[in-house]
Amino acid sequence: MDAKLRIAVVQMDIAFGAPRTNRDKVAQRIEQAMPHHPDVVVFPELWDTAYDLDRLEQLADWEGEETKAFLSAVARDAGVAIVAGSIAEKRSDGIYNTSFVFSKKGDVIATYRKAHLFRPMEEHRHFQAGDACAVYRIDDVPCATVICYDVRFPEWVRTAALAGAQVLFVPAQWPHPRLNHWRQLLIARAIENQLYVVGCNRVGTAKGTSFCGHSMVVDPWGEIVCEALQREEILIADVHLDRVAKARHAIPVFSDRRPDLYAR
Ligand SMILES: NC(=O)CCC(=O)C(=O)O
Repeated sequence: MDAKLRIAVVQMDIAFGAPRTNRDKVAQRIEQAMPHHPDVVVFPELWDTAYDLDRLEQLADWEGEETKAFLSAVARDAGVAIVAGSIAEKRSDGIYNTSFVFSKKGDVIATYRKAHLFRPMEEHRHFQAGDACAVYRIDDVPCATVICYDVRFPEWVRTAALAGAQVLFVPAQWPHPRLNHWRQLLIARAIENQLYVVGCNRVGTAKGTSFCGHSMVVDPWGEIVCEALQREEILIADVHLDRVAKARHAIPVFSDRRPDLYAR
C-alpha cells in the first residue's frame, strides 16, 4: 500500500530574541493548519530566538524543557506530528541548534543537533556542533532532518538517505542573496538521494539581513511539488512513498554506488 504523509510547511517571520511571542505564533499557525488535516507540521530554524546570538546564553532553553513541554501538549491536543524546526538548546557543554520531533501523541521521537555551523553568520562562536544523524518514523514513513547549512553537504544528506530516510526535512533561516543556492541545493539533494525534500525557510529581516522564503517540497524526481513566495504562508503537500520507490527502481543509484572509490 502507498504510504502517504500530508505535510504543512509553515513559512513565517520570527520575532528577534522573543521566544514567548514566537511560541504563541507557532501555536496559532498549528491551529490555522489543522483544517487541512496535516499529519505533520514543520517550522523554520531557530524559530524561538532567531539569530539573537548576543543574548543566546540567557535566551536558550535548558535541555529544551520549555519547548518540549509546550510542543508535546500542542502535538497531543491537535493530534499532529511536529518537526519543530530548531531552537537554541542549552546543555551542560554549551548551546546547540537543535531540532526536536514530536509524534501525534506528543512524544519526542527524535532529536537532531545541527552538525555544520555556518561561520559567515558567526554560529561557530555561539553554538556547539552536533555529531549524529537522526532517522525517525512519522506514521511509518522514515524521515530525517538536517538544518539549513547542513544541506550544502551532500555526504551528510547521503548518510541520512543510507540510514533509510525517504523524506528529508530542512528547516532554515536562509538569506538573500543566496536564494538560487537554496532552491538548487534542495532540488539537487532530492534528485541525488531519490527522496522527498521539504525545505522550510523563514521570511522577514533581522539586523539588515533579509530572509528569502521560498519554502518548498521537492519530489524524488526533482520536481517542485509546491513552493512559497517571500511572505508568510503555509504550504500543504502530500508526499507518496511509492514515488520514492519508482525513482529508485527507474535509476538504481543506491545499488550502483561505488563506495570503494570515494574519498572519506
Ligand atoms: N542559517 C544557516 O545555516 C544559513 C546558511 C546559508 O545561508 C548558506 O548560504 O549556506
